[in-house]
Amino acid sequence: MIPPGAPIVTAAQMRAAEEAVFRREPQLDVMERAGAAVAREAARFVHGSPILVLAGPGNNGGDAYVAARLLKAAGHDVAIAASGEPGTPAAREMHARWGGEVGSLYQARPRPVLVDGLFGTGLTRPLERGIAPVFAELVAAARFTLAIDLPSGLETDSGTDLGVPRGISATLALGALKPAHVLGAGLERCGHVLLADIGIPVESQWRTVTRPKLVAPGPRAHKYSRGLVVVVEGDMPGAARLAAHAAMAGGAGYTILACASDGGGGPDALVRHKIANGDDLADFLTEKRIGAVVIGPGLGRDRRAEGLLKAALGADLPLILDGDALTLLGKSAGAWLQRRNAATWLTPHAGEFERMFESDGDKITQTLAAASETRATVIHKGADTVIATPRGVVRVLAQASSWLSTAGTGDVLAGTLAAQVASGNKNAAEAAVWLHARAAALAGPAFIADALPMHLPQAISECL
Ligand SMILES: NC(=O)C1=CN([C@@H]2O[C@H](COP(=O)(O)OP(=O)(O)OC[C@H]3O[C@@H](n4cnc5c(N)ncnc54)[C@H](OP(=O)(O)O)[C@@H]3O)[C@@H](O)[C@H]2O)[C@@H](O)CC1
Ligand SMILES: [K+]
Repeated sequence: MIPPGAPIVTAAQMRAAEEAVFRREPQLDVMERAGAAVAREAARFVHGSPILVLAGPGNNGGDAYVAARLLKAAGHDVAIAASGEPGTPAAREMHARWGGEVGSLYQARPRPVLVDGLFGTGLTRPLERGIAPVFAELVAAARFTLAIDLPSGLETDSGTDLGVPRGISATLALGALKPAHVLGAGLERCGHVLLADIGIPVESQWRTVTRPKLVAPGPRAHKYSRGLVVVVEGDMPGAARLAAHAAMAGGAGYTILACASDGGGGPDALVRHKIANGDDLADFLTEKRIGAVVIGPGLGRDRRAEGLLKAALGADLPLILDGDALTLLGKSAGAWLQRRNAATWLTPHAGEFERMFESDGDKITQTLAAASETRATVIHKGADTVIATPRGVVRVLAQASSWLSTAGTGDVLAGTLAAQVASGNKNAAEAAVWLHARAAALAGPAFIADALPMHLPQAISECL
């Protein structure tokens, strides 16, 4: 469980926020609060069992000494094992305040409850060979492990695995979430993510996705005011139909499939408009009441597909590009999209993203760079979905249903997004990502993509 709507900050931003607080309040007081939050959380899971607290050389270790002292004062059986001498003034002071024995990490005997205070935001390189196996064994032997701020061995800004063991039960993020709580290996390694307010205000344009506030249609609503969505069909008509169905169930008032033939399945309320080629589509997209166009799901990559894509790019309408449209654009996405006046949304999965953009750095940095290069809102899909806008706003959805890993769910997201865009939602991307994930949760295990749109109305009802 990741706290919704919570700010996410990098290690450097967290340090700056701490420094600002230290100008008006002693660092040791803040560390006392951090340690107290850890002790409080750990105490919930102790049930009379002996506790082993691991302390590293930095301030993460400082928090550990505080937590150990407070747990002991509360009557728990507490032992501390350290990887070395405390190396910061605050950690040294907290070590002194502990006043008891400190064992060596390398000789530590496992205990049922483990508190990990080895490394937090200061981890800069892979866990040393000697530390990683000892730490992993202690975690494996414990019934419950609570990580202070971050599981030791996780890189703060990327969630890269630098030797973090499996089996951490819960992580108490101090002050704010860091990218590692919601990205990459962190998704699997943090366990339950809890957040403690330790009196350090943070400012951030990055947050976890939260449930949107949607409004029901007013009494004077009609199909156009609810939003007209056009989905362009290509080589694989089923993909476009999935997107169209999602747009309809996602609240659009009117959905039109721009298709090569009149035949084909789909709901009766779905209207078909015949187009033979790009020129036809360009003509059709002069209709000003269209609120969003989706192109890419099952589009194909041949000359006809290129013509359709060009027509869609040239239309002065909000545009959602998915699937084959992204692959066709490839590395020239920036050049094409910067020319557009109307808003654009891109919904690449990891493979499509790699074909379009340089993928240096962590997922948030990459996605921000892509948004800036294309002047589009980019929804970089995956187990950790990162939304970035050209203005630097970031939303991250972690821990969506892993059953979403089935063909066609991306098409459903594109259609859900189109409905939100066409309805005029200013936070369409975040809303669509939330609704899509919620529909998946409601659909339960082993659903097929066709079933997802049917759960969108229930997901929407939870947002009204
Ligand atoms: N600022 C504050 O007052 C507050 C901070 N808070 C807490 O402090 C945490 C951040 O503390 P921090 O910056 O001291 O870093 P921390 O994570 O303890 O580790 C740094 C030490 O580890 C070492 N080291 C690094 N990598 C290593 C490796 N692979 N293998 C071995 N050693 C390695 C590194 O060595 P160096 O790189 O310097 O050689 C250095 O000695 C933060 O997560 C939160 O818990 C809260 O209490 C709120 C108040
Ligand atoms: K830790």
